[in-house]
Amino acid sequence: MDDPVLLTGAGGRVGQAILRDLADDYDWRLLDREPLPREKIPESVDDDAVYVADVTDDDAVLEAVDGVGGIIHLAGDPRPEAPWDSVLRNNIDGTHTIFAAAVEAGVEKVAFASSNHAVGAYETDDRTPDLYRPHDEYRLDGTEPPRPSNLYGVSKASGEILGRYYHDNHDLSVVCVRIGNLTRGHPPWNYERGQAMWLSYRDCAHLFDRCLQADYGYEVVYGISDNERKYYSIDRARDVLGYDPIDNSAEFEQHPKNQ
Ligand SMILES: NC(=O)C1=CN([C@@H]2O[C@H](COP(=O)(O)OP(=O)(O)OC[C@H]3O[C@@H](n4cnc5c(N)ncnc54)[C@H](O)[C@@H]3O)[C@@H](O)[C@H]2O)C=CC1
Ligand SMILES: O=C1O[C@H](COP(=O)(O)O)[C@@H](O)[C@H](O)[C@H]1O
Repeated sequence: MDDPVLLTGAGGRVGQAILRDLADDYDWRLLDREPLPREKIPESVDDDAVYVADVTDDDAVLEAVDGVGGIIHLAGDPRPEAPWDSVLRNNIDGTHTIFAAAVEAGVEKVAFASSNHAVGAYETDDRTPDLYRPHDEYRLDGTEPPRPSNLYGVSKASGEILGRYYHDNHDLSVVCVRIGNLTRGHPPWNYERGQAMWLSYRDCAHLFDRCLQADYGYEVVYGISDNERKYYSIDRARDVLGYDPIDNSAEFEQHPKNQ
């Protein structure tokens, strides 16, 4: 994509994973409500491309999206235990502001950071813990309806539905990435669920790169590495986006201290 790309929530974990590998690949605009320390801003990004703004601020968001071709929308409250007033404002209202501004500014595509918690209630007592183990063949593939495990998950499901609306009614290309568990360097230790939905930093950057490069209408995909343990299919991300992950949590199964 030759046009600038807006990255919201740029100072957070997912934003930094993306910038670590793709800093020089796009003409980035970075938005975060917290001022970004110098070390979080790639050298290639000028000061006037960094926006300290809240995603619920219509005017600030319109200014940031003016002239951009794509948006990666990450900003929001990421806590599974976040209270309703926070997810209502930061996640639902903020995501609405982004989609509405994208349409007004003529942006081509938006990649929205959804979450495993939008579908967390599929992990029923009778399915777990087998679900998290390599022999289990149960898969969610993105065609199933949301089944949130908490109010944070409700807010992510709401973002997906907002994306559906803006695609169907305004022809915006939208991909919702149900991100698993992003951790740096290795999967979470002693946490089978986290290992089944691990997303490595480099696979994360590659996946969002594909979200900017590929052609699609409206998609819901899972954002995990190519883990041996998995209950999310990554077939749709492979087929539609050309996602080709490198990592697999099985290669890190044991904490060195337990070996
Ligand atoms: N880290 C993970 O494993 C997963 C993350 N996600 C989603 O990915 C997105 C990013 O998550 P992380 O990077 O882990 O979170 P984070 O908390 O590290 O980063 C979020 C960033 O967004 C900014 N932000 C929050 N509310 C804002 C607002 N109203 N306006 C402007 N900026 C705001 C924060 O200042 C922060 O820099 C979130 O939407 C989260 O729900 C989804 C699934 C898993
Ligand atoms: O959506 C998110 O999911 C990950 C993984 O969930 P967890 O319940 O296994 O921790 C979480 O770490 C992250 O903060 C959240 O935004």
